Amino acid sequence: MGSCTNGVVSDQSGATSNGRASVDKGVDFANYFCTYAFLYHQKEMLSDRVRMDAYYNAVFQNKHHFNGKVVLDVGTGSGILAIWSAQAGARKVYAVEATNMAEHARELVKANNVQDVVEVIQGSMEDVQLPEKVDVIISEWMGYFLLRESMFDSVICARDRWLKPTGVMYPSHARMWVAPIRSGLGDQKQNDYESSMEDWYRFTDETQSYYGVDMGALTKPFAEEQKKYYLQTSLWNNLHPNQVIGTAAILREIDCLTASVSDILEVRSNFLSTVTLPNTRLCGFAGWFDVHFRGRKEVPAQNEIELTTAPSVDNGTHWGQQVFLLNPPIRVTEGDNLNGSFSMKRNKENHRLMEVEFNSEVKQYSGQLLPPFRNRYFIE
Ligand SMILES: C[S@@+](CC[C@H](N)C(=O)[O-])C[C@H]1O[C@@H](n2cnc3c(N)ncnc32)[C@H](O)[C@@H]1O
Repeated sequence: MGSCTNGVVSDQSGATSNGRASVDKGVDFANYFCTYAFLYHQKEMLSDRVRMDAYYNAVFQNKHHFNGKVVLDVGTGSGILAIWSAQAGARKVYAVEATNMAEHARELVKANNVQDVVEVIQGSMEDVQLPEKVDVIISEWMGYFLLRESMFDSVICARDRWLKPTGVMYPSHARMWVAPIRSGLGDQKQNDYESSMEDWYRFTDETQSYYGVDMGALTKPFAEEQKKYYLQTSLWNNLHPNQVIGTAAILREIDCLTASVSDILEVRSNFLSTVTLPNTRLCGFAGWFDVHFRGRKEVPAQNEIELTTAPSVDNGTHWGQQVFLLNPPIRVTEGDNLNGSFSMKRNKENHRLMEVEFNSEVKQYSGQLLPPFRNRYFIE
C-alpha cells in the first residue's frame, strides 16, 4: 500500500504521483505541528462551544453511523472525537495523532474507560498502517477560511487508503463563503502602516547623524514588508452580522467523500453580491466556512448537523472570519451590485498558508460602473 505525501500518494522512493515536490516533514513539524503538541492549544479548540456542540450532536444524534462500526479519527489531538465515537457505540476506533499530544490522548482514553475500543496511534496519517478498513472517518481538519493548514489533504489521503466503499465522512460536506463588509479596521491598519513608516524615517535620520550610514536604500523593501504586514495580510475577526453589507456568496462546495487534493489546490470562483444597506462603505470582504454532517446518500444522517463560522452575535467561533481590507473604502448603497472573481492558492514556500486575490467591480443601482479594483492578500 503506498503512503501519501502532501496528500499525494508516493511510491517507495518518495516520488509523488503527479510530480509535485513533497513536503519536508522536519520543516512541517517546526512550522505547523508544534503548536498542536500543547494542551493550551487543544484547550482553545475544546472550549469552542459551537465547534464542540456541532461534533457532539453530529455523533450522538447519528449513532447508527457509529454503533458496532470501525472509526478512524484523523488528527485526534486530545482524543475527544475518538472518545465520543466509542461512547456512541463504535466497535473499534483508530485515533491517529502526529504530535506528542498522542500521549495525553492515550491517558484521556484510559481515564474515560474506552481503552478497549480506542487505539491511539502516534504518527503521520500519511504513513500509518491500519489492520483493517474503516466505516467512518471523523476529523476536525478545518483551518481559517476552511483550507488554511491544508490538513484536508491528510483526510483525503486517509479516505483513499482506509475508508470502505460504503464508508461515511464526518463532516461530509464543506463550503467557503464570501461577503462584502464595513469595518473600522482598514483605517486603523492604514494608520498603523503610516506610523511605522514615520518611525522608519526617524530611524534613518538618526542612523545617518549618529553613525554616518545612510539606510535610505532599505526604505523601499521596508515599506513593502510593512505594507504586506499591515495592509495585505488578512485579519482574524469575529464580525457582528450588521457589518455584513451585502448578500453572501458561496465560493466553493466540497463533497468530502469525493474531493481530491487537486480539486482543492486552488480555489477559483466568480461571485455576485448585492448591497443590502443604504449609504455605507465597502471596506473589504469577509471569508468564512461551514461544514455539514449529512452521512452519505445510501446511509443518510438521521439528524443533519451544521457547523457554521458565519458572523454571529452569540455564536462566534475560534475560527472567526478572515477579513480582506480595501484601501481606501468605496461608497456603496442598497441595490448596488458587486461582481467579483476570487482565487486562492497555496504559498509556494509553505503549503499550509494561502495567497488570495480579489478582482471586483461595483455596478451602481443607476447602472454606472465604478473603476474595477484588484487586491492580493496573504493568509498567514
Ligand atoms: C484541529 S486539531 C483537532 C484535534 C481534535 N480532533 C479535536 O477535534 O479537538 C487537528 C489535529 O490533527 C493533528 N494532525 C494534523 N495533520 C495530521 C496528520 N497528517 N497526521 C496525524 N495527525 C495530524 C494535529 O497535530 C492536531 O492535533
